Amino acid sequence: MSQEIPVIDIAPLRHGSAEARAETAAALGKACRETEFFYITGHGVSPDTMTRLFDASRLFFSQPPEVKEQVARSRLGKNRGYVGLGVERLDTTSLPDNKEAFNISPNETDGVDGWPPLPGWRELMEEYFSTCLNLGAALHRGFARNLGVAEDFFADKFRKPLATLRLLHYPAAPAAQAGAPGAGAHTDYGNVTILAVNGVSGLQVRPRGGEWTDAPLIPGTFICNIGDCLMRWSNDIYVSTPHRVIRPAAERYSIAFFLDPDADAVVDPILSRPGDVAHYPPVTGHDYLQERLTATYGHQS
Ligand SMILES: O=C(O)CCC(=O)C(=O)O
Ligand SMILES: [Fe+2]
Repeated sequence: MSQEIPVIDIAPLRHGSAEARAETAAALGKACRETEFFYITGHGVSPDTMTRLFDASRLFFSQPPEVKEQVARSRLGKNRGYVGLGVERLDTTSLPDNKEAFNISPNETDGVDGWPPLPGWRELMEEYFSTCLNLGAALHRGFARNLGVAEDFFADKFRKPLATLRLLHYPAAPAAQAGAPGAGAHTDYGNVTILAVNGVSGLQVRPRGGEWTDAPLIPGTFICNIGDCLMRWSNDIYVSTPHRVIRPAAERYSIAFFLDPDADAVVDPILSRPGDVAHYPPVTGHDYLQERLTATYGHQS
């Protein structure tokens, strides 16, 4: 990409003065308009927490198939549960993805218990889910300021958001070997994604009109990107960027948090400049996400 992916300290958006928040919002807005991906520091999540999360993720994926199948997405319904190797195909023009995943969507429970039988596992994931919700809210205060609306514009649209915490496991596969990608090229559906990667790189991003470029790992940061829903909400001022995971030479784990708005929130393009015309009609968070999930899983549901 023509510009390096910036690193932004978001601590001011969590608890800074109005002045510091404005400065951070400007840096964030610049990243959303230009590089489309950014790393965050100042997120307040300790390395120890991340180690515990990745240990828990490894423990889950190392369970026998019958344990994972007990909590399969196809059994639980909605966007929750275990998705096996080769089930998803993020790039419909390519082979299915060489990855397995576990989706946690606490706001879509239906009262059905969809947790693996691992002591303390659920509590750890729920705590991290709530941490990510807070980080997402802080980022949205920055987006709102930068898009010229009140800082709390998004607050009542993210009361019970359709957010998903997703554990991912990519088995090792020699990069030279022809075949399935780790994760095929795609853009994310929601507003923003907060991604943690455990030591093995492989993520590549392609800014519109540019080349595929490695997104290096920077210890202690999360990598964030804008999803299609915020692109739509910002009336294309912010851009969602295609990305993919190449076949990792070593076993790879990542944890992605996808933040979508409330089911009944109305995503109506923000017109921040005089004379702007909406590029999209309003849509509810539910209808929008459903449309995108059907496109990914349509052949199976
Ligand atoms: O595992 C990663 O690094 C990225 C995964 C991803 O882009 C996704 O699941 O949407
Ligand atoms: Fe993605």
